[in-house]
Amino acid sequence: MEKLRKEEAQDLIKRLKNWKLQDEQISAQWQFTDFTEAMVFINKVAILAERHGHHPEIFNVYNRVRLTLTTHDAGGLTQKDFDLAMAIDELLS
Ligand SMILES: C[C@H](O)[C@H](O)[C@H]1CNC2=NC(N)=NC(=O)C2=N1
Repeated sequence: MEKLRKEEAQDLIKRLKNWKLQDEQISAQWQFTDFTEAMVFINKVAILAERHGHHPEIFNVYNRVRLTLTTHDAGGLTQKDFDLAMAIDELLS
């Protein structure tokens, strides 16, 4: 999949609730009530990732989860990153 232009990424990030645009990646973080709730969320993300054929980097410390998305194959952000981020936002809405 084709890498997005900077302006395209800047436009798409506005449609996401929790995500911040960095150079070649987007990331978001959440805080849950405890470790179990964080793990439940991570497992839902895992199922979505498999469905999308696209996989976030996952960081967890106790009740906090940070996800980062980029498309390694393209060397930057693609529509796939934004599609998965949107689906992850919907998990929490
Ligand atoms: C062959 C397979 O589709 C690729 O390796 C996929 C799998 N999941 C992926 N996930 C992410 N985040 N970036 C990728 O480039 C990527 N590549």
